[in-house]
Amino acid sequence: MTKEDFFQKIQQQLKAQKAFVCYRKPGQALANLLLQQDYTAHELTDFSENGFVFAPFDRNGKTYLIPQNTSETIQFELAEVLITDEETSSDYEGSYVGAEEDQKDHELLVQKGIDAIRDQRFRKVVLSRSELVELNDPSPMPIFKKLLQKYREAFVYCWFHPKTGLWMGATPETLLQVERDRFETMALAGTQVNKGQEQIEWGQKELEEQLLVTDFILNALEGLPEIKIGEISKPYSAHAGTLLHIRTDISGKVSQAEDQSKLIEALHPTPAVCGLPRKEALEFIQKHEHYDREYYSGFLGELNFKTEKKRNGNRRNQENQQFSAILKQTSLYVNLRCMKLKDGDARIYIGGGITRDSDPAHEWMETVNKAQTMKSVLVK
Ligand SMILES: C=C(O[C@H]1C=CC=C(C(=O)O)[C@@H]1O)C(=O)O
Repeated sequence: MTKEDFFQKIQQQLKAQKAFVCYRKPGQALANLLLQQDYTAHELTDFSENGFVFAPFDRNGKTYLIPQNTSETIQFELAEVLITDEETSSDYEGSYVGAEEDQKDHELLVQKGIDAIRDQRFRKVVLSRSELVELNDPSPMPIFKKLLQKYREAFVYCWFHPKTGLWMGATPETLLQVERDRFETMALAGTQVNKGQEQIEWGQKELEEQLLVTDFILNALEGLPEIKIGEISKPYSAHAGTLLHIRTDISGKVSQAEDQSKLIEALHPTPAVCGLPRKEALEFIQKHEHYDREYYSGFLGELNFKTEKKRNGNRRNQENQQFSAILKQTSLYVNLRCMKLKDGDARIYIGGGITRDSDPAHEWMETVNKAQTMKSVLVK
């Protein structure tokens, strides 16, 4: 199969309006394609299913699944340059028609959030907005190729389902990884533009904002008898395209693979996308954001995915002795730095964590910078 054949497969599936997902995990060369063979809409019921899931921000919303067993699966090496010269340039920038109005609205929303925090209604809330970009060339494949090309360290995906529409993204945030009895998650928050500086300094606001996420995750996990927390890394600076975030890695043991549903429920939505305490922050978001986040800040990825793992035998003098085992693994990511493509437009979703020390103008700029992750791959 050639690269062209691979993308042709996706095009055909899209033309037939059948569900599919194409994705590449952070730092990997292999792209995975899952093509559903019929038009059944599979809704997730209890996390025991296996396949690729796409879950909304709202826990009461519908999560869709592309089953692994009955779908065509293709793996393809996609590390080399994918895009042609004319696809590389982009002139989308922070300013756009309607930006002033959007800025006013967003700053007002952020100020309301700060006021509510100062009134002690909650400690943190993540407030977001969406931005509509009109595309002169609405064909999704050049956009997806550019995402793959540009963001090697992110989880890059293109998802289509008749019930959700076409979504793409390049997210830096893992929600949960489970393999055998080991789990991994992360607390990711705090943002600054990566200027290539050697010494990265973080302000008090960002440090506190991220610490709230770490504390929430640790508390949530400590409340689960099935979980044993193992390692907790020190917070460190993590690259996400042209941005930097603060990240803490958390790992441990889960007593049974079935218990991962409790883990997912405990984690989603984390204060990196919702707030703290969760209930109060969520109520504030629902009351004041005035738009539907849909699948932005939800999660997506492989659930109970069966993968073949080849391992070298360790008996002496038997070179290349290999055996393979079928493993079940879960790899879920938070749906950030994403967009929905519809009717020739791209709707980009962006947000940021608000604490008592937030500044509305600064928060607006943060969403402008985050939007650039997607805008820089749009072909005008
Ligand atoms: C909510 C978003 O990012 C989250 C993840 C990392 C840093 C964040 C921040 O600095 O506010 C957010 O919590 C988004 O990109 O829309």
